Amino acid sequence: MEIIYDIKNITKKYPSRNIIANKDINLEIYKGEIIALLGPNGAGKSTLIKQMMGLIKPTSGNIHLFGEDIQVNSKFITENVSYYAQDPHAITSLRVWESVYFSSRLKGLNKTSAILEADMLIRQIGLEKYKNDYIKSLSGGQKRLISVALTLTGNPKVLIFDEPTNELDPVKRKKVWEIITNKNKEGATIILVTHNVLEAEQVVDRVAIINEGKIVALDGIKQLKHRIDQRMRLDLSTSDNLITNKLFTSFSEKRPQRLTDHKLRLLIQKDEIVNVINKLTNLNEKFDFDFSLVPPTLEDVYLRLEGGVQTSESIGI
Ligand SMILES: Nc1ncnc2c1ncn2[C@@H]1O[C@H](COP(=O)(O)OP(=O)(O)OP(=O)(O)O)[C@@H](O)[C@H]1O
Repeated sequence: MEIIYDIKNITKKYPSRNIIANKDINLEIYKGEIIALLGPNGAGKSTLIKQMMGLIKPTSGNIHLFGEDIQVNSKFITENVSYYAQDPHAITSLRVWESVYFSSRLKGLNKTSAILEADMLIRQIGLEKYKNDYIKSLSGGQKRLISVALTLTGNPKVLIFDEPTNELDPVKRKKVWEIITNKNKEGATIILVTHNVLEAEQVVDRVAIINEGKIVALDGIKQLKHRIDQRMRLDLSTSDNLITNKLFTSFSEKRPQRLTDHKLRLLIQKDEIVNVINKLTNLNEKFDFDFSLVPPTLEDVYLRLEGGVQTSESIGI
């Protein structure tokens, strides 16, 4: 398999706040894959992406793109990689169509190809009827779609999206995922940072879970799910904070996760189900609550990390 990005021993320290945002990260990204970086707020995902884009320098370690050291040859990044930042800023004083057209021209397309590309991308993001409007007059979600279109201009080999579906309504989110998967089918390698685990799960091939600056799990989506599939997800819903507390204590050895004041989640082994159901039935006679038992999703792995578990070993994946 051809390696697109070869990330070796990347450590990034922000001296101003004495924070080590990336700790000895090693990661290979393969041609044609969609890989997602998942992890809680502040885990170090954007820091890693910014180093891959050459926007900030690693404190130590190195990154090769198509075999070239990006610190030596940073032009190589702009020629091959397009980046959708977490706070994308479309040029708001331009009209929709001209912004996409100029972006295509800047990426080296001739006039005719740029016109065709601008028309096609605006159609893809579904903003044809706004194509002559100033970007500043559009909604936040529409501006984000334009940023997606700008990212796609020039048909880059590698696309990096930092939270591409943030602030989008469900219909627009679906559209963005469709655009991303289509680009991948056309051959682009895609790297995504997202909190939208349930949606990402539908499109990604591999997942790197980052927590506290380290990669704590890295695997194919199927393999990762298979490893947690040995457990079931038990959701407990109460109408009362005090009952939630009691249940939390009763199941403390299962390391429950408090989703809200009225909701707890536990992962339990399949062979424990009978015992747990018996315990639940007994407790149910004393306290009023509902429960549901379903197979876990990738989101459970992610939520366990959000709950403060530090390593892949300790979350059993
Ligand atoms: N320019 C900076 N200067 C100092 N500290 C920073 C800087 N950028 C990020 N950090 C810190 O580095 C850590 C990692 O931040 P980063 O933005 O990489 O996380 P993230 O995983 O992308 O988070 P989120 O999901 O919230 O976007 C955080 O503790 C953050 O406060």
